[in-house]
Amino acid sequence: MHYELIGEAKSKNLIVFSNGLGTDFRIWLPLFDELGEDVSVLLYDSRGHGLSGGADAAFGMDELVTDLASLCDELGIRKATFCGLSVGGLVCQGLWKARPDLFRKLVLCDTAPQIGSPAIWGERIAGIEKGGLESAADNAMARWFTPGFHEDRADELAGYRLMMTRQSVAGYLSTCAALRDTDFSEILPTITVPTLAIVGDQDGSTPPETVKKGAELIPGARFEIIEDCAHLPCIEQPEALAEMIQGFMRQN
Ligand SMILES: O=C(O)CC1=CCC(=O)O1
Repeated sequence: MHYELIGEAKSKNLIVFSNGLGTDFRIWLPLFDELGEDVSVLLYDSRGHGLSGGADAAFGMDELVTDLASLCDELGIRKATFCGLSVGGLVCQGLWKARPDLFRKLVLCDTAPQIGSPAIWGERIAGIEKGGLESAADNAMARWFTPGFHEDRADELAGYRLMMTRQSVAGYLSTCAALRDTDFSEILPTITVPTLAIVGDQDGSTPPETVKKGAELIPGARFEIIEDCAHLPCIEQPEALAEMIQGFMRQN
């Protein structure tokens, strides 16, 4: 598993970031300049993504959750704030069920207890099996980024499109299958740590009303919308996301 720990595993300000489908841990880098120096960070590439392996055999949500729990144990992390984006948010929800002892707080970013529907994931899997990741990339970019980003930040857009199309096809497809098979609606009401749910106002994958509905299942969870932002606030609006996360970290 490819990871990077910046700071201290035992810091009470440790945030563990979990990436979304078709991305790797570099999506979190724009956020760093905005986070305070007292924050420690663990980044990792989820199975079958980025520089992590593990896609030779098909995998599902159980493996994604176990990977994160094992990484935390390996690094001696006893407690952290977990921040997961999209499928990374599902991994954090699954981790809550498996290992609530690891949680200080939870940030759910552009995610929900169930993302899409089994039929939608079935279609995406069939399309990519036939046409490869390239065939799905333009639609993904339309969901990931606002029209304004497409217009004003075309070079960055091209880079993130490459990030997606260069992922392992097997890793991407297993992660789609994990999304198809996961509904954590019954887990959310059991969450007892402070939780912040955030979404971009123009998110095309997990729209604001979907994220809000999920947040309403979590006792006491806060729900925030980031303006001029689609599915990846860590790239499109890192200052706004960092401000929300820092404010949340500072609260008792
Ligand atoms: O729709 C997309 O490609 C974005 C997405 C859905 C689940 C996830 O992790 O990313």
